[in-house]
Amino acid sequence: MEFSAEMKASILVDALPYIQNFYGKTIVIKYGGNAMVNDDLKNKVMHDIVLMKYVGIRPIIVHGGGPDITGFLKKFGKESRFVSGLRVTDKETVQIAEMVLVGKINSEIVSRLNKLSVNAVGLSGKDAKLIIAKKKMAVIHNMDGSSEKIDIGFVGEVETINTELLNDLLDQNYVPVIAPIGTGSDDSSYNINADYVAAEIAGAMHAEKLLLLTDIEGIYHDYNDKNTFLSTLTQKQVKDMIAKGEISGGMIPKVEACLCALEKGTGKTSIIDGRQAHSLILELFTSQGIGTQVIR
Ligand SMILES: Nc1ncnc2c1ncn2[C@@H]1O[C@H](COP(=O)(O)OP(=O)(O)O)[C@@H](O)[C@H]1O
Ligand SMILES: CC(=O)N[C@@H](CCC(=O)OP(=O)(O)O)C(=O)O
Repeated sequence: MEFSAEMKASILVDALPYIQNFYGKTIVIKYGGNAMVNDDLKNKVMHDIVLMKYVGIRPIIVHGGGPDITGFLKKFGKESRFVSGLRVTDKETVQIAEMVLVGKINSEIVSRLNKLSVNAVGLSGKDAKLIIAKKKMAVIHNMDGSSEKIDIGFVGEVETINTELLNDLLDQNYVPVIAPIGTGSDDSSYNINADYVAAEIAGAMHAEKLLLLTDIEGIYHDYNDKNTFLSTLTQKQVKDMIAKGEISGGMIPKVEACLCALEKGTGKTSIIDGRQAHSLILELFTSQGIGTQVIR
């Protein structure tokens, strides 16, 4: 589809109120492994981030890489097991996860952004103690309303975020790209679900928005029935859906991330389809608004 010059100009002018609204604001983007589908789509996500940066937004990228970790574990003869969306992580698994997240995925995203003339800086939670973590237990919600805690190894939860480091980088025009590996008080590495890291960072930085890019349009009341799409959910509705088992697997950390970010001071949270080309631009700069927003 070819647009006339006038149409292109009017598209830009239509985006002006959104650009004004977000100018100088911090937006945290969680880039999930399942949304890193192919080279073309990866580049489109990178272009969206570059555009955000050049219209004056302060983007922070937190990436996942679950499918890649699973693939590498397989090469080492290890099967992956998840409890409530969290990977059961023994000593060897945390080493492989760190290798894949920091050594492979983080450096790839940084290179792609740098190639597009954005100064991206790759970080893991270990850099300047960006993410101090402690052990996290998985919680299973039973149908009778009860819940139980399960030990899943070197899986962490965020204790503190070094916001000074992030603010310094943003002030100097860098785009921080963060791998979800935390450091414990005893220097051990913790594997943290990237959704939680993004939420804690969005909360600690009082971000305007937390955007979680994933591999589905958003949240469904029944995710096997495409007619039950939900464009807005309140915190209470999300909690009810988790308790009833209507939200499961990898969607649990995502909605919990939204709840956590909202409680800690993030303005808005949305779960959007990272497989859709330019989903970030659609969400931020058009009235269309895609995905499911979780609000107070
Ligand atoms: N109610 C629901 N609505 C939408 N997706 C759901 C729901 N409950 C569970 N899911 C699952 O959650 C998945 C998203 O999590 P996941 O694949 O782990 O994402 P990512 O890798 O982006 O973190 C969806 O593909 C879907 O299978
Ligand atoms: C504890 C835990 O589950 N950690 C995740 C970290 C990566 C991640 O979150 O990747 P996605 O966003 O692509 O799912 C894992 O090992 O898969």
